[in-house]
Amino acid sequence: MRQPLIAGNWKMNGSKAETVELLNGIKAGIDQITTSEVAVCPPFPFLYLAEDILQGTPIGHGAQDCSREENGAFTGQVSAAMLKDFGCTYVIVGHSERRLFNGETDAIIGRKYALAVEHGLTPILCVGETLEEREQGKTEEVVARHLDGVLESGGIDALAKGVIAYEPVWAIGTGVTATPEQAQEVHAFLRERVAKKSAEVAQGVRILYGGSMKPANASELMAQADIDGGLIGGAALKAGDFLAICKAGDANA
Ligand SMILES: O=C[C@H](O)COP(=O)(O)O
Repeated sequence: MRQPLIAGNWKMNGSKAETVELLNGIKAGIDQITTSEVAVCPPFPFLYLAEDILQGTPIGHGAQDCSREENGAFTGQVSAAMLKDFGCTYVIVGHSERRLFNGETDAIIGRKYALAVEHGLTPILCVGETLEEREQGKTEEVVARHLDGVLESGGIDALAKGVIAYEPVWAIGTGVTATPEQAQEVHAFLRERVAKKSAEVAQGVRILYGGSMKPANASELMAQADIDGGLIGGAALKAGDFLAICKAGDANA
């Protein structure tokens, strides 16, 4: 059985004071969560707060990106090793906002993924199609390409050490969620694609859904056979909503 993972991607939100409040709010309710694994990904400057406040709790923390370089003269970048140093267990790679606004290619993302694994972090690889691509019937082609970027650079062994997040771009921050059937179809496709390399890895790898997941729709999404949790944006910024999604994960474990 795959343990549900509920991960909050806080994106570029919150002040220092708001981050402390949110971390404490999630911490205060974590005892109610019985089965799901829970993690939060604050902005880089607040990782030290997560490390400090979440210490001794089962709540993990991670970053939203890492450099594709090991170290050196790369102004403004943050390495996988630095994240490890701040107690991170996870790092998101290949989020569509980075593909779009930072021009990240599958090759760059594959390199980030490999460095994360090398430094003992669990990468959360985001894959997903735009609305235009979906309307052109290219959803499977696009998510396969995103997945293959990692399969080609790190192989199935690297993939086994990460988590996949299916995030249809048209559902991110729009309030338009994929229907459970639409999401399940893509999750099943991704798992089958992994199974072509290794049935065992396909069975074990967690595939999260992300895109306007909230307390009202989390349960029916996570009830799907191949949806193993959520990568939550907006709803992760309110402790009550985030914890409610974690509970929905418990109910569908
Ligand atoms: O990484 C998280 C996703 O981009 C989902 O964001 P959202 O829940 O605000 O739609």
